[in-house]
Amino acid sequence: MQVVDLRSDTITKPTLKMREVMAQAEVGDDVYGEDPTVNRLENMAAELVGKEAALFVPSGTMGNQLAVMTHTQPGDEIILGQESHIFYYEVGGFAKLSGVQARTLDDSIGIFSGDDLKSVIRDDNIHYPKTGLICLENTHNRAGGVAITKEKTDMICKVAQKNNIPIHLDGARLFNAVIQLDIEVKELVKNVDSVMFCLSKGLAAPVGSILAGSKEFIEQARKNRKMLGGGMRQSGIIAAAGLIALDERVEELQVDHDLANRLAKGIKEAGLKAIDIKEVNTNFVILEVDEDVYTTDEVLEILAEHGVKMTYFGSGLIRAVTHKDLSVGDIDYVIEVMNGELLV
Ligand SMILES: Cc1ncc(COP(=O)(O)O)c(CN[C@H](C(=O)O)[C@H](C)O)c1O
Repeated sequence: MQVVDLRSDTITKPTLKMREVMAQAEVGDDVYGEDPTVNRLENMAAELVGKEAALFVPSGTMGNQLAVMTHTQPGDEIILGQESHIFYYEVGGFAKLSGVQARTLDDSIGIFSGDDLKSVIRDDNIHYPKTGLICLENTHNRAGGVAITKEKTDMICKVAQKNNIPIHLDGARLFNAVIQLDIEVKELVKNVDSVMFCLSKGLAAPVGSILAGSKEFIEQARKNRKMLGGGMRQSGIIAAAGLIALDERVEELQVDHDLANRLAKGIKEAGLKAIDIKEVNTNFVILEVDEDVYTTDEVLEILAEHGVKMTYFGSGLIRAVTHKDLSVGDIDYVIEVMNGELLV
């Protein structure tokens, strides 16, 4: 049976070229700062996003958690979206690892408003915790992979800067936003204090993310990474794939977006009574299930019976994510399955 895996772009496998450079990578002990390949990747990444320094980390989650830990003090309050990955999917890490509390705002459209943000920034009052950090996300996962514009980003940064509060951007799919918005990545992240982006999602490296910021911030984040046991040794072997990812995969993300649009168009044209499609922005296709006809789980099961894998995204919602390891034929197969099985 044909298998079409649309659960996430985290499942992408390294390219042949990545495997070749990984095997030949020049390595050293990165804890001593002596892995030449990691150093090249960190320097290239910092330059690319216009920050002073960068740190290679094993996962996007660690990058985000290091940002929280490094920007804040225990007892601080952080402001972030109720649908943000840091709040929704990172196991409460900011509380356990950094001892901070969350103040969430409505980010269902991908970003909260400047007025909402202003209304929750803490004044200097003996009863209040300090607002230690504001977090944004671009593209925004639970808003459907929506790319957040520079204008909206800078509007929040302006409020933060006026209140001397640092901003961290969870840019796990930053380059999907760059392609969708057709903007220089340096411009998009110009006014955030730190930015994390994943090499291991659409960019298809097997492992790893980058955290970038000021030299001082990254020096402290590197120490915090060591404390968490994230000091890797000859990690040039995996960093080598990250160099290829940045060199060769960014422009290719448009193909992923085209596949997402093809899938959405095909499902819409099928005219399925029980399935509607939200507007596609990047490489996410969000299916809205009429639960009077099928439960969300029933739709997932029907698709799985035909080898089609998608992700439960909430009651009546299913997420499909396109990526490098899918073909036009795979997308057309999914449309055919839905046409045949979900016509009710
Ligand atoms: C916005 C954002 N920020 C951070 C992360 C964490 O990256 P990793 O820790 O998986 O490398 C993710 C992963 N997202 C994964 C997915 O979408 O399948 C799951 C939900 O964790 C993310 O979507």
